[in-house]
Amino acid sequence: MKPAARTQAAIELLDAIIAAAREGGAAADTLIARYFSTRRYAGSKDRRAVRELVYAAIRQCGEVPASGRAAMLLLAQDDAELAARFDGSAHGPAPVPAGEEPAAAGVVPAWLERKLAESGLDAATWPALVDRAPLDVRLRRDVAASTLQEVVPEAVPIAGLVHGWRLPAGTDVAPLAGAAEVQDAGSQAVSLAAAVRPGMTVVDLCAGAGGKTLALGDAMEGQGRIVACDVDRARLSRLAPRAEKANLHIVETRLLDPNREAAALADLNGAADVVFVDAPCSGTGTWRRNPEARWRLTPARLDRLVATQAHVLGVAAPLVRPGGTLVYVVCSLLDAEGKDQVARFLADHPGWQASAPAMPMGTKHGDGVRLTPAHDHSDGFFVACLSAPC
Ligand SMILES: C[S@@+](CC[C@H](N)C(=O)[O-])C[C@H]1O[C@@H](n2cnc3c(N)ncnc32)[C@H](O)[C@@H]1O
Repeated sequence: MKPAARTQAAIELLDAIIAAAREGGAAADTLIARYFSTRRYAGSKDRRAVRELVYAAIRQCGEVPASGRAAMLLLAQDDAELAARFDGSAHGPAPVPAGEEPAAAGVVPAWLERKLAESGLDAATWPALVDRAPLDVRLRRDVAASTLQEVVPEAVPIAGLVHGWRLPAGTDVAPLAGAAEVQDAGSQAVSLAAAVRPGMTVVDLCAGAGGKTLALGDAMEGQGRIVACDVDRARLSRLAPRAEKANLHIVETRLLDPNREAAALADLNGAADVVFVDAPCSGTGTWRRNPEARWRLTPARLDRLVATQAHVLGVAAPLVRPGGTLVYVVCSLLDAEGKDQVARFLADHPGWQASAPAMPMGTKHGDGVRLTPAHDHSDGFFVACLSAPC
């Protein structure tokens, strides 16, 4: 593909991503994969170049742009070579008529700017929210660092994380299958918050495909019991094969029926040393990976997420044994989902107390700890450890 054709492909993809953001359709990564599955003429260099253009354009637009072309014109404002591709050549974008406006530059949608500021995040830190994320892996505890270093000599240890390594962007991680899991430093850190130990009974209530379940199991040295639950069958079904590959044999999965979770978990009432709640959230801390997610969030969706978080906390609390710990995690930086959610839980649950999470990074925030891309060079998280009364 010629550079102009790559640019037009990126514009078409951006149009699809904008429409999906407005209508609740598929994520950008999925749309990009679908687009190229029907365009076999595009080689790997074309795909990479188009993908980079798409994400660079998304990162520049805080608000949903009017069109893919407007977003690309914004990117072209500071890139003469890109601007020259709007030349009307075959398969390329049409020339720019006088008066055609690019999209407005920005980092965060206006309504979220206010929410971030109210959550104590300085505007100077917002650009880091949509920076490119580094490639982090968690090395299995029984795998020697030298095994990783032989495959990726440039791997650098992540401060505070004994098993965390940062790899150069674009590293092929396939040769590390089974020995290491791709996992952001923040995700690794929050998995350590409860200081789980071998032999414990742990409920991972919102386990999804098990990214943090595997980290918990590794920290438990493969001894004890983890009951990994979720309401999403497709996500949960990916967990068992991953556990198998990681040689982790203490995980059982349990598919929950939304709003009927308590009955399905009755056998675990008061039995868990740790209940880990990685609650569904706005994902404002993971915009580095899904920058178009900031176009999808609406005040109504945020309200629904806050209600779901309160619901899962209510499901989790009875499962914790007296003196046990409920770990509450969100990959969000909004206080409504983090600090305030926990304050409400504590107000509604007499006898429960916040304790300090065993975190190797982050900053104290309310009754928990917050990680931010600007401060911790990880995805953004809020985590709190809540101790049940004895
Ligand atoms: C942030 S994701 C979990 C990510 C996962 N822990 C990981 O590390 O990959 C939140 C999960 O909560 C699940 N969820 C939503 N409502 C739930 C409920 N009522 N009970 C249990 N899980 C729920 C979602 O399906 C989603 O997989």
